[in-house]
Amino acid sequence: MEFSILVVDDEENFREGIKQNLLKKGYEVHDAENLTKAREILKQIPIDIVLLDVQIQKEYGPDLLFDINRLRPAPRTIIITAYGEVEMAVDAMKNGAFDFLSKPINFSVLDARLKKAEDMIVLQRELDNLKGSYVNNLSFVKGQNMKMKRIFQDAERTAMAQASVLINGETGVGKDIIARYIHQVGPRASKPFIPICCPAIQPTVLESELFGYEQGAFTGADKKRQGLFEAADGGILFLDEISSMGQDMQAKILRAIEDKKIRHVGGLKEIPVDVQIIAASNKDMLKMIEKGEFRSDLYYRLHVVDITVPPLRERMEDLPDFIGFFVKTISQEIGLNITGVSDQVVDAFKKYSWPGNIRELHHVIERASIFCNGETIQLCDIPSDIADLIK
Ligand SMILES: Nc1ncnc2c1ncn2[C@@H]1O[C@H](COP(=O)(O)OP(=O)(O)OP(=O)(O)O)[C@@H](O)[C@H]1O
Repeated sequence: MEFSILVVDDEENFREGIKQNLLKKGYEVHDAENLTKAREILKQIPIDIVLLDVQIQKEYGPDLLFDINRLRPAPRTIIITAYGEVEMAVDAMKNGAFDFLSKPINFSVLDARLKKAEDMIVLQRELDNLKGSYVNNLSFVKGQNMKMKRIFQDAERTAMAQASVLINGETGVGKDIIARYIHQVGPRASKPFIPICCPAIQPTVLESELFGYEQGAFTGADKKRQGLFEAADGGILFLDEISSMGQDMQAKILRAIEDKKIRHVGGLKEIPVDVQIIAASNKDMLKMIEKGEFRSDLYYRLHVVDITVPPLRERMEDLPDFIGFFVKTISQEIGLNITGVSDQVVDAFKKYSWPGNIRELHHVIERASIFCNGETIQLCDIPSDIADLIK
């Protein structure tokens, strides 16, 4: 399998040196001298691994993690630090970076880090394939929190009614899991569940992705192609981060939902589609409507059922269940023998506010599992700003 790598660094010699080395090893390599160029590349080209310098002239390299982590699948990022920048690398890893590497680059260390990232990517792909083909085996934590119990009940009713749903909540709270749960427990379970991360698709491409196109509809459309509405026929289309969608597209989606028909880009024929829509957003949609950024007619059309998922800090009673779940699944995934976390780690976790919610907890346990020496994750295995909370 060929991997694509994006090297982001302002030093031309450095980029060129790495590029030549990686090209020889059979990688597809792209490079960017600043974050703007890196963002452009990430929008256009599927990248597996990003090698990201911490300091890119006046820019702070890890700021790019925000964009990287919104992509699906998100590339694995290896932070490159100069002497004395290790703190920044640790900070970047808390924000979702996969690993770090110090300058000057030792190519055999780089090879080892790339190999580790590649193994994780392959594993993730296998997992995603499994999830895709056996959605009915979705495994997750329901927890004890009363609000969450109510949410799962609402999700079951929504699934039976096959109604449109809008799921709100901060990033990483589990909106995607709720959407898959609605699919799993309803009459559409044997039909497709198609997730689309709206901001990850270029606005110009989104329309043809969703509605398909006719041959010759635009430059490059050399064959007629079905869109995701047709692919999801009988099932569910999950529009993740719908708030990022432009007004034009919002109008087109509204029409498709109301008419239950779509038209290919460049086509005249109306094609009937039977699709349940689940949308998710981590923004305050009512504020967006007030500011004229989101159409109220689409909002109310989606809002037949409204599910608001609480942040992890408001459901701390579920922390032990989540820890147990992640320790077990991660140990199985990467073939480790970790059995739990120490009491001190639980205490530190309880004091932390988890701005990245359950996703952040997952990452912290994943990283800690990789670095852990024994069977129990200890304070020294978790990021110091969390560990320091109990000192
Ligand atoms: N109830 C749960 N049980 C197990 N894992 C969960 C649960 N909720 C969330 N997660 C994990 O947390 C991570 C983030 O979840 P998810 O993608 O569903 O969040 P989200 O709210 O859709 O995030 P975003 O707004 O960034 O798209 C995933 O790794 C997911 O597996």
